[in-house]
Amino acid sequence: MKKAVIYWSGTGNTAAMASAIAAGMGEGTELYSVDQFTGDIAEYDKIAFGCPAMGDEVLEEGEFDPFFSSIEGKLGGKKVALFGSYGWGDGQWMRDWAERTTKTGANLYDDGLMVNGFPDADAKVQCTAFGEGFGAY
Ligand SMILES: Cc1cc2nc3c(=O)[nH]c(=O)nc-3n(C[C@H](O)[C@H](O)[C@H](O)COP(=O)(O)O)c2cc1C
Repeated sequence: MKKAVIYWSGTGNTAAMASAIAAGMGEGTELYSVDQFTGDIAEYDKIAFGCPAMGDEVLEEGEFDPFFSSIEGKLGGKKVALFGSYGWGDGQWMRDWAERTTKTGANLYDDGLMVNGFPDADAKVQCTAFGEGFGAY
């Protein structure tokens, strides 16, 4: 079973979440920023996707949204988790993303994990626990 964390991060906040989540998911978890990922998503059973709230409560439109659009047709039946950092919003981007992901037929783990700004020590513990839970899902 292949498992990966694939994220986009402009200023490092979602990247810090990604590292903690990958650590929680356990040995063998592959960690990629979206521009580094060249694999075939079909080979993965469990994927955590990370992207902050950008634009006006949307996914980042230059790299991440095109990537997600290109692979969402392959997510049916897979176990998927979503996470990302945000600033001033109320999480609308995450609710929309979760709905979009559920429509692909993926099995969505829990609610998307959101952290305001850079994850502090408590938020990192939360990220690791989220990864552990997803690892066991
Ligand atoms: C261009 C731009 C648009 C943003 N739009 C939103 C938004 O709509 N809602 C929100 O809550 N935060 C928004 N933010 C704040 C980011 O989500 C926040 O700074 C986040 O921590 C960035 O994560 P990163 O370091 O992984 O890039 C925006 C930031 C930028 C630079």
